[in-house]
Amino acid sequence: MPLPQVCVCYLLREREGRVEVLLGRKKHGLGMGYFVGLGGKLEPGETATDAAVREVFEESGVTVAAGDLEPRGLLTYHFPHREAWSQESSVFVCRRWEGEPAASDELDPEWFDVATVPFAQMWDDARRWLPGVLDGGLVRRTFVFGADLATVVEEPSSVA
Ligand SMILES: CNc1ncnc2c1ncn2[C@@H]1O[C@H](COP(=O)(O)OP(=O)(O)OP(=O)(O)O)[C@@H](O)[C@H]1O
Repeated sequence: MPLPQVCVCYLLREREGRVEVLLGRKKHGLGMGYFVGLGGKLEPGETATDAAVREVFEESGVTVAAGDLEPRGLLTYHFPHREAWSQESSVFVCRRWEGEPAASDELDPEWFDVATVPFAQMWDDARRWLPGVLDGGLVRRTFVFGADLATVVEEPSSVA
């Protein structure tokens, strides 16, 4: 069975020579309370890029062009103790958009200096790969979460 497909997009801007990333504390659903990038599930027939364009707009009111989304890789999340949460996430970064991020039903967007991303308040996997992506890198990693549904207990190296 293929895993459910989701997407995440990190908007990046420059302020006084420093790079900032847009995150927001998720208001409900999977990962409620964590700071996350903009994103969500792919709808039937959508590509990950289509879904990222749509989710960025739905969650922040910002319009991005598909061509301005930089594909940065794929993350696989396994939850052996809650199979319904297992999913695969396409990762994008975007530096150009139209409009100003605004609060939505999903999250209240907030800019963070890339040097002070609030990893302690994010999914446990994020600190392991997000710095590299924010620094311009690509990612292809798999994370297995434990019985607490919050802690990464294993990272199979064969697919890292
Ligand atoms: C387990 N470790 C994780 N680490 C970092 N980010 C994670 C994550 N697990 C899920 N995500 C992100 O969460 C969104 C999907 O969440 P999911 O509940 O499926 O979608 P969301 O509630 O937004 O759905 P809608 O499509 O709006 O209904 C999507 O951006 C995805 O990248």
